[in-house]
Parts: sequence; structure tokens; C-alpha cells
Amino acid sequence: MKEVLVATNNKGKVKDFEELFKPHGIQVISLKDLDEPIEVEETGTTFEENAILKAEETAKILGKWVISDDSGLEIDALNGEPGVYSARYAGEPKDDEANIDKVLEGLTGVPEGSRHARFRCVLAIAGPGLETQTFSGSCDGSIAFERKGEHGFGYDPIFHVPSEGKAMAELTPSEKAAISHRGEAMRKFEKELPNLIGKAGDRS
Ligand SMILES: O=c1[nH]c(=O)c2ncn([C@@H]3O[C@H](COP(=O)(O)OP(=O)(O)OP(=O)(O)O)[C@@H](O)[C@H]3O)c2[nH]1
Ligand SMILES: [Mg+2]
Repeated sequence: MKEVLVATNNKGKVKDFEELFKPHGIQVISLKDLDEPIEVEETGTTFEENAILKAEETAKILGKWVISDDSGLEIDALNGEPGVYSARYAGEPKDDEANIDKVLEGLTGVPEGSRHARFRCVLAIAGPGLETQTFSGSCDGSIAFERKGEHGFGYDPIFHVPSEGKAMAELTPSEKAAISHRGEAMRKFEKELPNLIGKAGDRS
């Protein structure tokens, strides 16, 4: 396995995956690199359902193994919102800055101790001759009162990571990989990687 196709249109996720696959010498190809656009409708109500949908639909179209990622932010004080709707919380088109503003507005008046949240990520791998598998990860933190940091994407500037004493967007890519929801899911995937490489032959 020299390269892996990640079924995502999100450039921020691609960067996270590049960091995560770097130690394996595996190059990440995303839907952004293909000539024909692929956009799978995310009709599921859980991260797992949507991850499986994206992996299986894309694998069917391309006829090869793909990995997908469905992820999002759950905020306790907002009853788990934005959850599976994280990408488009403030509506279409997808806008990270508007999403952050909506979260901060929704938490107006909520004190520091009541702003607990978690990022969740489910990776799915699907393709010819392979039974679809999923791997999940989460990362606990809290929602800050203002943006900090320049790294990452999405809600990273307002996601405070207590173990680091910093916002997720203040962490370098390798620091984020070590503690993030996507990193945890990847480490579970990595344990399966030798088996998958064996099964892949020249299919991947
Ligand atoms: O600050 C963040 N750091 C992260 O590490 C992270 N991971 C997910 N998210 C949020 O959750 C949505 C996923 O939605 P999602 O899984 O449907 O992906 P997407 O629509 O952006 O791309 P695609 O992979 O579906 O093509 C994203 O857009 C973000 O808003 C994150 N925010
Ligand atoms: Mg999406």
C-alpha cells in the first residue's frame, strides 16, 4: 500500500490524514485530487452511519478501497449539537467561521465550568472483497469564549484541550495527531493495517 484514497472533500481533514499516514510512508489522495467530483449525501443520523455511507458509495464508484471520515463536535450545553450537522451548523454553504459564531452565540451566558464538549470521529474502510470496518475516536475538551491559534480547521480555534492547556488550533499538526479524535481512530486503524495490507495485494 503506497497510497490511500481518503473519501473526503475537506482540506483540513486531508492535512490531518497526511500527518497520520506520514510515518507509514503512505501518500494520501483525496476526492479533491480526482477529475470527477464525488459528493455522497450524508443521510445518516450517526457518525458511524455516515462514515459507512461515504466509504461504501465512494468505493462503489471508484472500484477500489477507500477510507472515509465522519466527525463532529458535541456540546453538552447544546444537547449534543452540532453533532452530525457540524459541517453545516450555520447553514449552506459550509462556513467554518459562521459555525464558530453560531456556537459562541448559543453558549452566551454559559459559564466556564459548563462548556464541556467532545470531538468525535468514525473512520470507515470499504472496498472490493473487504468487509466494511469502522474505527472510532473522541477527544474531550471545552468551548472557549474566543478564538485562538492558526492551525487546524473547523472549530479548532474555540476547542480548548485541557491536557495541553491550549486551543486545538494552537497545537502543531503532530501535537494534534497525538491527542485528537481522528488520531485515536487512526491508531485503532493502524493496528488493523498489517492485515489490510495483506488483503489488499495490488487492489489498493
Ligand atoms: O475543529 C475541528 N477539528 C476537527 O478535527 C474536526 N473534525 C470534524 N470537525 C467538524 O465536523 C465537520 C465534519 O463533518 P463531515 O464529517 O461531514 O466532514 P465534511 O463535510 O467537512 O467533509 P467530508 O469528509 O464529508 O467530505 C467538519 O466540517 C468540522 O466542522 C472538526 N472541527
Ligand atoms: Mg460531510
